[in-house]
Amino acid sequence: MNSFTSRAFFPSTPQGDGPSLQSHDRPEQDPAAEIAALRAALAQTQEQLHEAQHLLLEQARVFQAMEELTHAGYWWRVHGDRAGGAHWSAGLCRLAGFAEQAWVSNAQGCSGVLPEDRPALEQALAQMDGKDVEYRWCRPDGQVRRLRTCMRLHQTQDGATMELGVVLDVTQGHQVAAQLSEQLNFIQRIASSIPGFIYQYRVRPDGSASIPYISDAVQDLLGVSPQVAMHDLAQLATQIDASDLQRMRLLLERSIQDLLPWQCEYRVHDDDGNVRWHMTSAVPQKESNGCVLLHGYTLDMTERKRAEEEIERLAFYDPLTGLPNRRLLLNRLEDAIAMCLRKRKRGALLFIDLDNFKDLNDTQGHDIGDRLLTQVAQRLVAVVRNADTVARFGGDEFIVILDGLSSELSTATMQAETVAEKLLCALNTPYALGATPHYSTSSIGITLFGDERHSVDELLKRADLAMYQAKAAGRNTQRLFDPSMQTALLARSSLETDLRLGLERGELFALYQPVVNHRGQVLGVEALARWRHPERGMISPADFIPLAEQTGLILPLGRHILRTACTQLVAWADDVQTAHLSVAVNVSARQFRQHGFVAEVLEILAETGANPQRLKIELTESMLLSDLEYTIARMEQLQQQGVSFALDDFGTGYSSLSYLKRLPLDQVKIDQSFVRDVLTDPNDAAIVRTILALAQSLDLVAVAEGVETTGQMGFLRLHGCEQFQGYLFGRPDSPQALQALLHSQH
Ligand SMILES: Nc1nc2c(ncn2[C@@H]2O[C@@H]3COP(=O)(O)O[C@H]4[C@@H](O)[C@H](n5cnc6c(=O)[nH]c(N)nc65)O[C@@H]4COP(=O)(O)O[C@H]3[C@H]2O)c(=O)[nH]1
Repeated sequence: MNSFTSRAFFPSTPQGDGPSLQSHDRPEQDPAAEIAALRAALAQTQEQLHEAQHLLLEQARVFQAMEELTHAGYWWRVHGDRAGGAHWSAGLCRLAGFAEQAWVSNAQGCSGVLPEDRPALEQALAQMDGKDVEYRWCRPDGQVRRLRTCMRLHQTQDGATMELGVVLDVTQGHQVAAQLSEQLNFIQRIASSIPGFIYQYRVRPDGSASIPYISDAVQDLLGVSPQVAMHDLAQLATQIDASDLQRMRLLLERSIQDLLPWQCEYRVHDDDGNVRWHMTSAVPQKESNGCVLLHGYTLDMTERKRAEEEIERLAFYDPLTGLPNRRLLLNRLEDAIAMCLRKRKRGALLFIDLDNFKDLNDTQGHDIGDRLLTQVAQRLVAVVRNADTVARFGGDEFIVILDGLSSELSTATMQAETVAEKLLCALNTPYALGATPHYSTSSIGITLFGDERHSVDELLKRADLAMYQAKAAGRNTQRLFDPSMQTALLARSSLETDLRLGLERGELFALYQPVVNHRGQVLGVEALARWRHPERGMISPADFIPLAEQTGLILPLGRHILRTACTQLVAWADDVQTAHLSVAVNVSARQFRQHGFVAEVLEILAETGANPQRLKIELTESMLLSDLEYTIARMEQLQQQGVSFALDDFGTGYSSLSYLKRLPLDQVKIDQSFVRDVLTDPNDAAIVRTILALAQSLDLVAVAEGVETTGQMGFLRLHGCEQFQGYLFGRPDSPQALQALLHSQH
């Protein structure tokens, strides 16, 4: 309080500036003049008083305005005059919620202080030491405000001592602080509930960094307490994968430089050696002092990463073998083609198909089939280099992509063929699928790429084509694509269409070749399929049977020939000269193993009324190998109905005595390849002799096929052969021709 105001509130004897009216100083004057002078002095004094009042009023207004602005007020009283109350400024009255009043009694002045806060205020009043003290004040309208005051003693110029206090309304500050603390609480609550930690990371212009804040969960994620992390931030990096750390730093630098969000995923190796995935994301903010402050969070995303990996595995990998599936293969092939073109290298695509896989699957069930596929996958992976791709293309088809082969065509071809050979070797060693070792072979088609751009589809088509050539060449082999194959493919596909149509149109029929005894008497016939093509004329079964097998057309074809042969048996049954004839029908592996084969044969026999005793089914050796028990069961079912069995092409397969003994066979047919040179090739002669001895010991009738000369017949008879088939006795011919032959013999 300035001296002016203090004087205003502590009026003392007027002195100083104004005119003096003391009489002993006055000279003797004219009374009228004296009165005039007195009046003038009075007027001057009044004017000065008026000015002083005006000034005082102005000063009071300024004070009030300042109080209002600062939400402040003040009070004062004569020191020790507690009983008399105190002078309250207008601002203080406003803070307290009182009407403006100059003097406030002591009781009223304390009326709003909340009881809990009174002791502190009382103490401050007693001490008058100028220290801040806060208390809550309840206004008459019930509103509670937070007030801060400080008070001390003041000496006036007159030597009087007064108590004065300044009061500030700090309610708003408290509200802001409460809000801030609530926000901080909120942030901490969030920080503790998210599966990660939040942080602030400050980078100074000199490159040094600090962590102003990091939440507790850093302990769980990185094994470092927030205090340690803030003190020594290098501790944060100890568990992070070294290569990921380098990448993180690079991205961070870029983020700070461009002030763009920083985001990266990284691996963490925990103390138990487990790898977890984290993701951190932060937004940089430039500070006025040149520092960059990043506000960010880090989450453990291991589960998400695993889910992503699982999704990728399901989308791009074959669940059975774990190999890349068709989709991933197509991507990789695309990349390999581009890479070879860029680097001027060659690559190779190897199309691998397991031979006779369908038979295994059909006869032994899918579990065994799956087991074979899994082992095949493992063998393929073991043979090729890590950089090569092995994929399961579908079913029993696998693809190997070799890249980085020589740019030289001949060398690249050799490299690809060498790998294919290794693969074939690896694939044709026995598999452990069940109690006995399983034998399986594969066919591989190869095509090279890298010299010109071929589409993925085109390459696959070429390799597939080459694979079919390998199959046609006897399986368990490899073939390199060459353009003539394409022409062959076109021919093959048109033949397939024709065969389908041919079957519908009845272009397929049977011819019958006689089987005779040593006297040349016809004992039976073999039904042999023929195709009379409307444009190409007669087509040999050697040309269409393999195609029919590959395409599945063998099933309707086999059914058709079987029905034709049975119908023929019925027709012959009425003629004394033909009634004794038996008919042998070739049945392919696929046909024999198809579901419902036994029922189908019995149905045809029943439908046509043919005598089952006259029907002979010819099976080839190789098809009997894969599942002996299953084969025997089927054969026995038919045998019980009177159907008999012959083993065709005997000697060309892998026959072993042990299983031959168990098969319910009546006949073995010696393959014509041995008969042909039996007189000139000692090997063939030895084989034929052995087969005949074997047949005898097993009590089986031996039938020699392809007998063309009497010399061959003589040799065969000499060594115990009982039945003969071949051009020497008759070519495959129509039933009418056969009948004519039989009539002529009588
Ligand atoms: N060089 C020579 N050949 C002789 C002689 N005698 C007979 N042949 C021929 O030898 C083949 C004997 O039939 P395969 O071994 O069962 O061999 C058959 C058989 O495996 C298959 N095949 C024929 N018809 C059918 C059928 O209906 N179903 C099935 N699954 N395969 C059949 O086609 C093969 C070839 O049949 P084809 O061309 O009719 O050939 C027949 C026959 O014409 C001879 O003295 N010299």
